[in-house]
Amino acid sequence: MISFPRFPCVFSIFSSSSAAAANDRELVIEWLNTILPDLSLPTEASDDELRACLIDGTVLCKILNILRPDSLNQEGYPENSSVLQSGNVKRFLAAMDEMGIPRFELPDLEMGSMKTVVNCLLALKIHSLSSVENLSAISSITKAESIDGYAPTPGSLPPLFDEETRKASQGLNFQCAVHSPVVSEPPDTELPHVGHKFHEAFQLKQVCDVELPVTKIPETMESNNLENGPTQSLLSVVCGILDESFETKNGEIPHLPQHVASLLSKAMQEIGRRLSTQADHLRTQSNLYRAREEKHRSRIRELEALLSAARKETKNVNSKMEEKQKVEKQEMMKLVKENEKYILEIAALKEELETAGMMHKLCSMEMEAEAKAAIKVLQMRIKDLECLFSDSNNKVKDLEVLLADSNNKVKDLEASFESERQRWNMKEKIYRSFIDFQFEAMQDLRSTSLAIKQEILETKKSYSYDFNHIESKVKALTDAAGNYHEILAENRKLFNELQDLKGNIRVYCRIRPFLPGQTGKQSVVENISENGQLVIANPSKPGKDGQRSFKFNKVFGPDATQGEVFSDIKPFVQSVVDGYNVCIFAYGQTGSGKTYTMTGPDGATEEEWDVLDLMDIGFKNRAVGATALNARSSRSHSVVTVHVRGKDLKTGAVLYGNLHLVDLAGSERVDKSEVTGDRLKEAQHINKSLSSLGDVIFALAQKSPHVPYRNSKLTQVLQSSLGGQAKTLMLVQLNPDASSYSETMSTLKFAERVSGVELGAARSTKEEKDVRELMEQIASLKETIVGKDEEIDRLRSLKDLKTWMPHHQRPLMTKLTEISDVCSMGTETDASAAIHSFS
Ligand SMILES: Nc1ncnc2c1ncn2[C@@H]1O[C@H](COP(=O)(O)OP(=O)(O)OP(=O)(O)O)[C@@H](O)[C@H]1O
Repeated sequence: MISFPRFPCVFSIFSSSSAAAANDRELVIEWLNTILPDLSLPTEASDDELRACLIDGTVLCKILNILRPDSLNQEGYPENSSVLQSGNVKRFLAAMDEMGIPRFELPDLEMGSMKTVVNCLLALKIHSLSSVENLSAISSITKAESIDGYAPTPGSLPPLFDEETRKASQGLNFQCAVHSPVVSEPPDTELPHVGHKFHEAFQLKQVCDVELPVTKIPETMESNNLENGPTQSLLSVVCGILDESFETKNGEIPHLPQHVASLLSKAMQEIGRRLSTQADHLRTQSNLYRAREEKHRSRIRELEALLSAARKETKNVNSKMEEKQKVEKQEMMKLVKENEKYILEIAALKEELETAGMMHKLCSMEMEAEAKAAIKVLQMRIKDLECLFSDSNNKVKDLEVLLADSNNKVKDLEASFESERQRWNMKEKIYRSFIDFQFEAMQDLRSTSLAIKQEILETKKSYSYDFNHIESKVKALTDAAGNYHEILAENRKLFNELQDLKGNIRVYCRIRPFLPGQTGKQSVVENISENGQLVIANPSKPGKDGQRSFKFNKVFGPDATQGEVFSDIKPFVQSVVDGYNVCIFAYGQTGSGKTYTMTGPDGATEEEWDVLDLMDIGFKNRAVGATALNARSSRSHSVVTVHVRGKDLKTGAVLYGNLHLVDLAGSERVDKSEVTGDRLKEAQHINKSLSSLGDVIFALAQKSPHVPYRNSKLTQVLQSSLGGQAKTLMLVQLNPDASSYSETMSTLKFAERVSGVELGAARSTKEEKDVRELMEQIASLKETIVGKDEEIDRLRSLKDLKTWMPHHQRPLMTKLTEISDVCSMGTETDASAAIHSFS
């Protein structure tokens, strides 16, 4: 019984890699093809192809039968029954177990890993080699196999050295030599040793078997089949027989017995046959060597071709790399140039931006100055038109906001440009430091530059848009100012038309507030309506019966300010510029606020004094005295006359206008004013002239053909304003105190009558030149008539004088009279102010 060592390390190496597995498989296939030449399994066959070849167990049984004919029973290895096929495999596996060869399992062959199968067959191959050769051969094979990792250690060699085993081994060896044309094809690493194996085997076996006694040779020959004996034994037998025969016959050729000769003949035939087999085997080996050599040479040629191709490829790659480096170098140079170009462009852009910024600043300053000037002009105008142009201020504010926005935008742009510039500098540094990223950085710079250009263009656009916007705003304001003039002219026209429609004497009533010391006093004013209605209550007659209603053009309550009063009177003043004669006179009892309304409060500022300085000249001539009713009572009338001469530049028409501001002395009841002496005389004169004014008014109201203007100086002065072509406004002043009820009522009744006076439509000097001339002629004629009246009076007195004058002096008198006529026809000067103070 031969036990075979197991080589775990070998099998672990077998499974170390798929390449090793393929190599093992190839070795096994070559070995199988050597043993079974009819098999013709391709060396490169896969695991599955090998599996298909071995699965029925036939090939395995054939191998085993060749290597070990006695190991299988005589049932053979039928090929058609799967049961029997698996039986074949099982028998093979049983033989492996018996031989101590590592086996595989049946499922491995059917569908599992072929590694175990291949390993088993490799082990069988080694076993067969070790069995065929002698110990030296085994050692040689082991040495050769060790190259592939098959080497069993000396200590693990199979126990072939006991007698029984050795015999069995010899039997097996012989059998192998007989049935196997080629024992095995060792791997390439084994090849150099193969030839020695047989040689060494013969030599070693000779050493082992030469000691067999010749006398025992026939016994041995008889007991063993020749075919089963080792070749060396056969040679020993042959040599022993011949040596013995030669020795007995003293060098003569002996006559051998028939059976010995037959034995010798057989042995020699067997030896010849074995030598022939060995020769075939060597030829086959030689062919295999040549085939392998050719195969290796072809592989070498392929490798050389691959090497040259690789070299060419390397050359190509190198040249391409060089070209690429050149191109990159050129690109780098190009990028550096482009970078320099961009730096120059940035500098130019910066310069351009600075210039644009400067231009913008200049433009902004100019615009600001223009806007400021425009705003100043507009504000002056707007001041005149507080109500109408309150929104103009807002527009100016909008303009200022726009300008501020523009400045902020410029600042923002400058800041953003600064940050952009810094960012570019950073990029430039990064660019120089990291040259490999140059291209990418340049792309960024390009895109950023374009974005900045775009931004600058957009900013320029927005600037021009803003400028246009501001220009349009300024234009709109200019248009609005123009419209304002048109509206103003329209207002004037409408006012004049309204005045014409309503009649010429307008009556405004103003009630002064109680004075600081008059708290708790009862007011006679019951109600004031917006439509000019005023209700006065009789303090001694409470209830509706004691109330009397008056209707005027306008009633100002105690809270009305000077500004409010003026805003309503302003159109009258404006009419003077348009060539009308206007008379505004304040009427009312003493202390009712006439002077206050006409000149303003005592504490007027210096600026308020556009005209008051001139008035002051007159006031110096005006008599003022304290009465029981007014500490600073005006003891004379005050008439401020403004002569206006203007020229319409469009039409060339010359305009003349007069504005009479009349602050009448107060009507008073002397019993109340408690005046005596000169004050009493003043009061009488005042009352007389006021009474004359009343007469004129009544005459006008009744459309009387004769209006007694000449009854007082006051009516004479106001004649032109109380006439048909003037606009007359009477400001009726009231003292709300209940104690002044009767004066208040008489004042209001007088005013009521005045408000009923209808004068002729006022005419402007510019409306019709002929009319104006006629008016002037009429006025002149009137003045002439007045002069003539005076002349008549004078002549009458002269006539009286003539009666006693000598006759020769009468022509002189006539001459003087003519000169006097000429003097009485004197004309007014151009626009001037004159203060007449009289009482
Ligand atoms: N609207 C008013 N608001 C405040 N104080 C007023 C007002 N009107 C008149 N006064 C005050 O009433 C007083 C009398 O006013 P003012 O001298 O103007 O009356 P007058 O009618 O001119 O009197 P006279 O006829 O005696 O000259 C003054 O002290 C004046 O300051």
